[in-house]
Amino acid sequence: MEITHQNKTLSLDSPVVMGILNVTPDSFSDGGLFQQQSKAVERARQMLADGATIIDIGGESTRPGAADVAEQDEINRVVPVIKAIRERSDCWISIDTSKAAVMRAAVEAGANLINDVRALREPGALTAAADLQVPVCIMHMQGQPRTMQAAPDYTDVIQDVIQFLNQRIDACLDAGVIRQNIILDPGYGFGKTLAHNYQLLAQLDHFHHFGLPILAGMSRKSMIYKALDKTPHDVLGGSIACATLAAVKGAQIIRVHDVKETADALKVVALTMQENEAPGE
Ligand SMILES: Nc1nc2[nH]c(SCC(=O)O)nc2c(=O)[nH]1
Repeated sequence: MEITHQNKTLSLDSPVVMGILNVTPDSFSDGGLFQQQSKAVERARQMLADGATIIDIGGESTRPGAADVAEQDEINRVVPVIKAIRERSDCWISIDTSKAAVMRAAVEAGANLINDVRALREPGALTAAADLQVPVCIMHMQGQPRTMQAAPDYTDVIQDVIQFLNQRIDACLDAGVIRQNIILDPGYGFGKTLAHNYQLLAQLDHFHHFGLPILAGMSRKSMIYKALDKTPHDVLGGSIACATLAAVKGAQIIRVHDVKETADALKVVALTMQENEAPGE
């Protein structure tokens, strides 16, 4: 399995690491916009050195309870960082946004993957993804970040998420997004209880029938720190366990904060999985 953009092709035959690069004001402890941008470029460089294949740049926090960010503010945060990284590396850069204008500005600046936690449901997003012809990750979310954790409720979380992704795939195809550009994501922590999150991890293999790459993002999320009764900054072990489990269950892209440790874990997973007996051997 692979994704392509213009002359770049990324093989997904082994799981790859997507490094998280938040460029929201609360991401870096201090300093003005320029200092934040230079810190962001340095962090991207470090994540690439540590084994990240994709750098996921986000200018809007989508944590539970997060406030909305104005479109131009989001563009002003992410575009300079994308340009600076692109000047230094031909790595894969994804833009973590739901806004069509931010998608367009980011790809124009050098991003080559759209990562949309709202699965292209915002105005103009489907058209933008079709026009830009870049791979796009569509993720399941129940509700909106501000309220999604109030009372998550499903008939059957696995089937409900699968049905949602089916509907969004159809919407993408109808809008002119080509199927081989679609990546799926169950959306851990986005309108799910602890049990829902672990059902989606335990039964992640149910998502392979689409024949599309799966992206999994559990790094430092409440499904880990609440289960372990720790803080988000103290769950490296739990995050590595979730990344490893997702990769063993076939997720091709693992979105994390702790790149070096995850890259090592995924190398071990890849070595193990290549020794799997082919069916019938
Ligand atoms: N595709 C994808 N994009 C994401 N962006 C965030 S932001 C919240 C956080 O990192 O805690 N989570 C995810 C995720 O799970 N999947």
